[in-house]
Amino acid sequence: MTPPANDEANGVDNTISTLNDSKEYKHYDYSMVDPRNYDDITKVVQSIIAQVGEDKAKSDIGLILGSGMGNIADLLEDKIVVPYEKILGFPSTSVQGHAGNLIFGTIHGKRVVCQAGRFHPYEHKMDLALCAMPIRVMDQLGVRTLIVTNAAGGVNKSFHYGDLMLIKDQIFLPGLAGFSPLVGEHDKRYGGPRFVSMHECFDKDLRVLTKDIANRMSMRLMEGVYVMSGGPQYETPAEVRLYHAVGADALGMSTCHEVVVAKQCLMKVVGFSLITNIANHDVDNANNVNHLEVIDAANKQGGKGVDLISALVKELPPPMPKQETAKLWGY
Ligand SMILES: O=P(O)(O)O[C@H]1O[C@H](CO)[C@@H](O)[C@H]1O
Ligand code: HPA
Repeated sequence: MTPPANDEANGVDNTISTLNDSKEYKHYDYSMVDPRNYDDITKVVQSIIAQVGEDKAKSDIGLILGSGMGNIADLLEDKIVVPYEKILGFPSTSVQGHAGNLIFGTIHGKRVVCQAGRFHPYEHKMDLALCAMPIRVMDQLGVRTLIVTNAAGGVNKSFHYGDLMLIKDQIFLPGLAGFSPLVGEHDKRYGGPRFVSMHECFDKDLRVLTKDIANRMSMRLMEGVYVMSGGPQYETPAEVRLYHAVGADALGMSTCHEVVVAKQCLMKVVGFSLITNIANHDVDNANNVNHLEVIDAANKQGGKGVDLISALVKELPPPMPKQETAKLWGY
């Protein structure tokens, strides 16, 4: 059988999933590291510390980069870059615009670990626990505040190409259908309960602070609800109208599983969606989107996100110890 041609316009290397191809895709091997298991995550953390040293690995802030948003990593000073291949049990990334490195450094003197290369469930057989593993690693490295970013389609009709949206809430469609990163055994050592509350999953105080900073910077900042689909197919116009009807402002294929685990790890989360395209509500309007356009838009429009994230990190309050957050959240 002739393998399908590579679809470069969509950033896809089809040979990875071609049967009988020498690069045949192998599912992640849980015997190496179970991505939910606290003791296994400790081993992953040790493999990182062995390379960068304990002082450098310990971090207060985690940063996850969306498609094409590698330039946010330029904010980090005194960087040490650790490729995923060198981290015990880390899978690889296959989506264009996602580098595949954990980067350790500082922003305004604050210790940051940056996940430059996210794991999307559609890349990893909808293994949500695996895709959220870096959050558990960050937890054990000391991260108390998580900043997540993504490229997203604008559903809200007042959004423009290139707008930045502060995420105020999320609709986790795979989670509603049983694909949650919390499925499986619950380990109390992460801090939060099995039945983790998702109210205020994007921290209210940090949203207020972010909006205040944007105001002072005279920057247009939208605020809204992010919806995650499983992907990797983009949405039909009917699906876009469905998301609009249920209150979504931006849509994508990531982030929500990371936020669920962060919430269970008692992290405070701030999220940004860069509107790289306007989702199509009209079936008679053949307005297609492709991943290269998404990356291109992120490259061209991502600068405002970089400035805002830099200012936000500068003004973030000191990290709150886990026990205090647990008390605050009534656990
Ligand atoms: O959410 P990030 O990682 O920015 O990626 C977005 O870009 C891809 C589609 O172009 C999807 O993976 C979508 O989720
Ligand atoms: O329109 C979109 N749909 C889904 N994911 C996306 N990521 C960027 N744009 C989009």
